[in-house]
Amino acid sequence: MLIKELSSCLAAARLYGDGDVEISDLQADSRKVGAGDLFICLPGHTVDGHDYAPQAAAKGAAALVCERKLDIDLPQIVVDDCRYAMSVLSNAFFSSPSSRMKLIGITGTNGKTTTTYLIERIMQDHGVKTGLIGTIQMRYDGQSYPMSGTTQESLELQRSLNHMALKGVQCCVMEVSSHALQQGRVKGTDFRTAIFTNLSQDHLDYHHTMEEYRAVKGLFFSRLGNVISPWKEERKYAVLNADDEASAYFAAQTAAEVITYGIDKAANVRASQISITSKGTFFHVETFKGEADISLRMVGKFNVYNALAAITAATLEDVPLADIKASLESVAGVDGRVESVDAGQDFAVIVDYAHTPDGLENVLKAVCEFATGKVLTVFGCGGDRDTTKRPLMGKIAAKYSHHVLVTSDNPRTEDPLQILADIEAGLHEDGVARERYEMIPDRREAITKAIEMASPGDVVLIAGKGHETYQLIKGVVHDFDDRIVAKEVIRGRSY
Ligand SMILES: CC(=O)N[C@H]1[C@@H](OP(=O)(O)OP(=O)(O)OC[C@H]2O[C@@H](n3ccc(=O)[nH]c3=O)[C@H](O)[C@@H]2O)O[C@H](CO)[C@@H](O)[C@@H]1O[C@H](C)C(=O)N[C@@H](C)C(=O)N[C@H](CCC(=O)O)C(=O)O
Ligand SMILES: Nc1ncnc2c1ncn2[C@@H]1O[C@H](COP(=O)(O)OP(=O)(O)OP(=O)(O)O)[C@@H](O)[C@H]1O
Ligand SMILES: N[C@H](CCC[C@H](N)C(=O)O)C(=O)O
Ligand SMILES: [Mg+2]
Repeated sequence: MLIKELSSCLAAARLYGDGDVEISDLQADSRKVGAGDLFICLPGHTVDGHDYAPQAAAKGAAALVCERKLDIDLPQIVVDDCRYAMSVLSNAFFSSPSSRMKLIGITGTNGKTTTTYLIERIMQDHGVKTGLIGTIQMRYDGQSYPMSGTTQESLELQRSLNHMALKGVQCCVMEVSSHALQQGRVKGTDFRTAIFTNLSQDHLDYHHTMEEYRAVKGLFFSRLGNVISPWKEERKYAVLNADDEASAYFAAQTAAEVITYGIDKAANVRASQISITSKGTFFHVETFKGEADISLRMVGKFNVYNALAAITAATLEDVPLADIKASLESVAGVDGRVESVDAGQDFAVIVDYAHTPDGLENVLKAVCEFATGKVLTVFGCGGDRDTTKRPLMGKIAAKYSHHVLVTSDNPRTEDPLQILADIEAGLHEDGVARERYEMIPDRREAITKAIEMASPGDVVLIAGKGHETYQLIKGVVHDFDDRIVAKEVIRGRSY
C-alpha cells in the first residue's frame, strides 16, 4: 500500500514528503521495525514513541505517523491523535478483517475468559471455524499464541484478525478489556455481538471511579454498529446481564438489539432450578428458542451466568439448543478457573483466577457450598494495580474462610510487605482475630502452610493467579505455577 493511500483514510491528516512510498508493514514499537515499515509514534504512559522515531528510521522505516512534524528525512503523516490514527490505518492496511468474519466481543469485570472458551467450544462443535483472543492465549486453526495482556493494541488486533481471516476463520470470540476501550484498541472493529458479563470494583487505579469505569465499558455498546463495513451487513446484538444494574445504562446507549440473560430478574434467556455440587452445576434454561436442562462440569453460580451469556450468543447464531447443551456439558473447565489439583490427597485443593473482590466472593461462596470441612484461603493482590481492592479482598477472604493465608501475587514494582499490609488493614477493620490469619510474603511458603493445615474434607483455595506460570517481583519474572507448587507440596507431605 502506498503512504498516500493510507494518509487518505484520515480526512484531516497532513502528508509531508513523497506520497508514492510503498509501505510493507505497520509498527508502533521501534524495536520491531523492519525495512519499508511505517512507524507510528505513540505518546505512551511511560515514554513517548516520537523519541524512538530516529531508531525506527535507522532500522529502515519508510515513513512515520506523528503528532508533530519531526526533523527526520522521511515522509510523515501528521495527525492530531496517533492512537486513533493507528486504529484507522491498521484497519485499512489489513483490509477491515473484522468485516470478513463474525466477531463476538465480551466485556465485564469477571467471566470474560470463561465465556469466550464456552462460546468457542459451541461454535467449533457446530462446524464454524472459530478463533479466540483473550487473557490466556490467542488460538485459531489449531495453533496457540501467547498473549501479554487481555486485548491487543489495535495494530496487533487487526493483524491477528487478518491472519485469522486468511486461515478461513469464520467467527472470532474475544475479550474486550476496559483498558482496551479507554485506549481505543478496538475502535473501528466491527462487532456483531457485544456481551456484558458484570461490573464490580477493579482497575480504579486507572479508571478512578466506578462511574468512569462504567462509562468506559459503555463505549463498547454505544459504538456497536457504528462501523460501516464494506462487505457485510448484519444485525447487531447487545447481550446484557439482566441481574447487573449497569445493564440498563448500556441498553440506553446502544442502537443494537438488546437481548438479556439472567437468573433473578426477567430475561430473554433465564436459568432456574440451579443446584451446585463439588462436581458441577445443574440448571434449567428457558430461551427464545426453546428450553433445556444443562449439567455443567464447572462449579459456581457465576458459571451459570457465563453459560447463559454463551447460550444467548450461540442462539443468536442459530446454533440449536440441543447442540449448545451438548457442547457446554463437554467442557471440563477452563485453565486456572476453579481448577482442582489432585495429587492423591484427602482434601480438595482448588486453584482459581479470582483477583477482584467480587471474583473472590463468588468463588468462595461456591467453595462454601460444597466444603464439608474448613476453608483455607491463600491469596494476595497484584502490585501496580488498584490499591483500594486490597482491604476489601482481605475482608471477603476472612468472611468466607476459616483461615486466611495472605501472600504475594505479582508485586511487580511494589514492596510486597506493603501490599500485605494493605490487605491486613481490611482484616483489622473487621476485627478478624489474629489466630485466624497468617501473613506469609513467600507464596510457596503460604501454599505449603495451607496444605499442612488441611484435614480430610477441607478445601484449600489458592486464588489470584489461575493459569499464570510466573511471579513478577521487582520487575523480575520468576517461574511459578500454583498448580505445580501445590502438587509438589502435597507429594512432599507424609500421610
Ligand atoms: C496502561 C497501559 O495499558 N499501558 C500499555 C501501553 O503502555 P504505555 O502507554 O506505557 O507505552 P509506553 O511504554 O509508554 O510506550 C509508548 C510507545 O513507545 C514505543 N516504544 C517504547 C520503547 C522503545 O524502545 N521503542 C518504542 O517504540 C512503544 O511501543 C509504544 O508504542 O502500551 C503498551 C504497548 O502496547 C502496553 O504494553 C501497555 O500495557 C501495560 C504493559 C499494561 O500493564 N497494561 C495493562 C494494565 C492492561 O492493558 N490490561 C488489560 C487487562 C485488564 C483486565 O483483564 O482486567 C489488557 O487488555 O491487557
Ligand atoms: N461471571 C462471573 N461473575 C463473577 N465472578 C466470576 C465470573 N466468572 C468467573 N468469575 C471469577 O473470576 C475469575 C476470573 O474469571 P475469568 O478469567 O473468566 O474473568 P476475566 O473477566 O477474563 O478476567 P480478566 O479481567 O483478568 O481477563 C474466575 O477465576 C472466578 O473466580
Ligand atoms: N488482568 C488483571 C489480572 C490480574 C491477575 C493478578 N494475578 C495480578 O497480577 O494482579 C490485571 O492485569 O489487573
Ligand atoms: Mg480474561
